[in-house]
Amino acid sequence: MSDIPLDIYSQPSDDVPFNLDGSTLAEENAPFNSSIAAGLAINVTPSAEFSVLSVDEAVSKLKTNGTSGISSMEEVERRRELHGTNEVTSEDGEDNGKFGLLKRFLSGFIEDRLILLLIGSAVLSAILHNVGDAISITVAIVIVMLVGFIQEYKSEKSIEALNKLVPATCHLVRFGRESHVLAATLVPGDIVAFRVGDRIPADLRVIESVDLSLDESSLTGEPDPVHKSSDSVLANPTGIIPISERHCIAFMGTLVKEGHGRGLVVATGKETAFGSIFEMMSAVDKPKTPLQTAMDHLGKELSLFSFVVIGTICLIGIWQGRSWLDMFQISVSLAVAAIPEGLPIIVTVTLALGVLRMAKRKAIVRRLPSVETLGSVNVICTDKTGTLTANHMAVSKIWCLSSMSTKENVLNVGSTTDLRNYLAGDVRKTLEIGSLCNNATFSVDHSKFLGNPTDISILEELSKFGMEDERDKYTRIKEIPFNSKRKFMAVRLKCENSDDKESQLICVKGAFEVILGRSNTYLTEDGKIDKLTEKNKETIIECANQLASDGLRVLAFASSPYHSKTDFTDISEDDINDLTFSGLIGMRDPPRPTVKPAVEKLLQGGVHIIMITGDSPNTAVSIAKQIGIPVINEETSVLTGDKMKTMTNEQLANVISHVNIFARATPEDKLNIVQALKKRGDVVAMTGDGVNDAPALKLADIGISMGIIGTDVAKEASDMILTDDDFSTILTAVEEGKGIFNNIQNFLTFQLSTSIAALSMIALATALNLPNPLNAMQILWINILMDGPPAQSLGVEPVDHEVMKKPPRSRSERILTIAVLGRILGTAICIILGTVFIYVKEMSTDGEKSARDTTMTFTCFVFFDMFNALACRHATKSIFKIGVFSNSMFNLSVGLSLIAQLCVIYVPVLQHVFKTERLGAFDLLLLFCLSSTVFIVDELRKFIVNQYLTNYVEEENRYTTTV
Ligand SMILES: Nc1ncnc2c1ncn2[C@@H]1O[C@H](COP(=O)(O)OP(=O)(O)OP(=O)(O)O)[C@@H](O)[C@H]1O
Ligand SMILES: [Ca+2]
Repeated sequence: MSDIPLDIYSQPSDDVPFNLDGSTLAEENAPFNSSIAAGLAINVTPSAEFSVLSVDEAVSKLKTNGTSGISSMEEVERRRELHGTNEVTSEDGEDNGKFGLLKRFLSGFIEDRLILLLIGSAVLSAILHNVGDAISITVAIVIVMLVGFIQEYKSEKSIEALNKLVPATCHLVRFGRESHVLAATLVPGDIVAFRVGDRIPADLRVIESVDLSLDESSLTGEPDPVHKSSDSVLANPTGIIPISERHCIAFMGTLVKEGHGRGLVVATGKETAFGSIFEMMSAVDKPKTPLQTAMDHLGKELSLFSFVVIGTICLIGIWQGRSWLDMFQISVSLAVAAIPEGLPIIVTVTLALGVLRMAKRKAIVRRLPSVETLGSVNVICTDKTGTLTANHMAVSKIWCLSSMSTKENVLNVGSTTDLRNYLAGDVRKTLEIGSLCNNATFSVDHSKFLGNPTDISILEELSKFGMEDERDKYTRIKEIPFNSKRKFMAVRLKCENSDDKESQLICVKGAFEVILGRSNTYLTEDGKIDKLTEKNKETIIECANQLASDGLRVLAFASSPYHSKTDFTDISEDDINDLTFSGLIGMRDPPRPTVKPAVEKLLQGGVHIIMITGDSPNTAVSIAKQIGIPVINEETSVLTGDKMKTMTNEQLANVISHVNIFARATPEDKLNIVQALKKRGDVVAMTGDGVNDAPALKLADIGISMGIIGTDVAKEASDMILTDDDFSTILTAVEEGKGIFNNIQNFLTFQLSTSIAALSMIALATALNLPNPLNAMQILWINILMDGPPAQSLGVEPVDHEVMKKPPRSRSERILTIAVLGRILGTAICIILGTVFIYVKEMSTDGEKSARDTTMTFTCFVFFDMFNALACRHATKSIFKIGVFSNSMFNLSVGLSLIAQLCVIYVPVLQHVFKTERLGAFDLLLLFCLSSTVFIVDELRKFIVNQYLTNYVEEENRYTTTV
């Protein structure tokens, strides 16, 4: 399986094996026997086969209905039986069956050279009639292998679980009804509707299309969007139409870049073009995360180092005339122990478990490496609406030029329920335009309005004025939809009971600057039209700004009769001119309650927060103040989209460090912002939801998309998805990212200190010509503790929320910092001193190495190690502060390890295997007290570091606030 979850779509194209003609190699082997291909004696995929059929032929071939879809559930079930569910799973997934397990277990034996050496030493022992040793070593091998295997298995399972975090969905038409379902439920013959931003859920024969173009780069590597239509492709004499020429097929996994349409499902799951490539791709090794690579690297370095040391020990031992079999066994076990072969696996498991934990906290990380990057993020660029705010709009104020005339005279609607008395002519018209230029609908099923919150809030207001939805009285001829670049929405309407073209009407609503720019008259209180003077405009802008400063989103409303005589069905942006302004509406969208504390914590952790919004500067500043984003100077902290366009990238990079708000910005501006920030060397997280946000999301170090309002295109381009769209979830993710990194450092400290202690002890004993303090079995046992459960449980240490008090980690910072190395060495020295002390003390009683001596030494080392693990739970905080019982997996695994150690000392069979002897209660007490020193010394170190650190953090804060 892959190291990187959910990254199947962003595979670099050179991983995909293609023929030169653009059809895939895999495709010709795909398991689909078509009737056309039967004559040609080769297999053709459904997408190739259906591309040459007309829509009607395709529909009838699949025995379905082009408008209402499949008609019965039995038929759906039958097709699912036949074609399977619409999922592409890798071969590996099935490999995890009974045989896969066994196969992997056995192949582990063969691949691991150290294990082979161990087996060799067991065989040698047997030949030399040392049966006891041979059995012991064999048992040890099995245990070592089992622990390794279980860990690896767990790591794969958790990565598999990651892959299932974001199930694909689609709009299905079946039994004549439209519904939103999981893409996995599709069967051939289903009808699917799709629009801009969607991902195609299966191979579809396009049956309807409006300006449709798809991004097929995930499939073909071709970066430019491809135009698609419902026209069939001309059959070609060779029988196979290359993928790039199937213009009426929408392939699974490709993205809708423009337009919308409907398609007929012709292939699902493995039968799709993507499915057949995926099977091949999953065989290719996925690139590792930087941390994993670093771990592999570290592992290799350590192996080399320990080989040299072990080789030296072995040579000296033999030179001293020790039994060469003994030396061989000790060396091999030492090698097994000293080499942290579990390291990369524990890193992977820790990352994967961390990602699963984040998913529970509403942040889905799509690529493992992002977890590491999260801890270094020092700038977060965020949308306002829906992310910082709740996206629950409610009309708060209405203002019209004629009936209210000055900005002091605003109609406050939020508090009142009956406003019929306030319905002056211009107020009525404003609301009327609001209801006509509106796309929200009332759902009887849900008994509420569905659609854009801005639109909904206007409809919700009508009843207070005793008005009704005006849309029934008109036919909508054409719409210019709202988008963040255009910043207005317009509709062209025809009155129901009139054929007269003259009675056509254009209604517009949008950002007040834009609407005013296109207006030249205004509507008076009594319904007349008057010229809009410069003075009038000033008054309107003044009032709009006042509403905005109150944190309201301000929309202006205007209309005009339709003039163009030439075209009866169309309107373009150029027709939206000479409008009659009727009024302003201010809507309140309260900040999410969780945002303010999150902003505070992020600022404390040295993260710069930038709000990017399409709203006006005044609205943005007001919201920023409400949630605690610092706006020190409104001149320099706020930059509008217009101003930004006049700046060069250099200039932008220079000023961006004090900008906290980008207002009236378009999605395209986001790309320049990320570029400018990255130029400064910042590690940038950027949020986005629309199709246009995709480039910025890709470029950002962490692209964050919205789970609820986000499009598939944005999700695909992002590294992380917020399932609740909530800004504070970003804090959670950054916290987890930092926490995971700390955990990795902690178990590394534990593993390396143990490993160094064991190596040095044996080296020391050999150099001093003393008998070996630990035998091969004992060393292998220590290896299991060190590479196994206790180490792993350090990786799931709960996140300490105070990580946010520390500044972001620098991108280039090494995992083994000086501080970590210092801890490792200090701990190792402490363990060595203690254990050697016990060993020498026991030996000096008789000068002979007895079972008691090794048992004492061995147990001493294990106790030391358990206390060491306890100390490693946190780098700087006392265990009593983080809570002795706060990591139950840790307590469980250390508890079990200690019980197992007691078994090794007291159970006769194990005594035989490990060459141990029972110890008295006093002995145990002594060892316990002695070994606790490693913990006590570390607690002391933490105490001192904390004293120093508080000063340091204060210094640091002083530094960041003055800069
Ligand atoms: N549905 C709509 N119809 C007409 N005009 C709208 C609509 N929604 C917003 N506007 C106007 O366009 C302006 C910008 O809206 P846009 O959606 O780009 O900003 P935003 O929602 O604040 O963006 P972001 O989510 O990035 O913070 C708003 O201030 C408002 O005046
Ligand atoms: Ca090891």
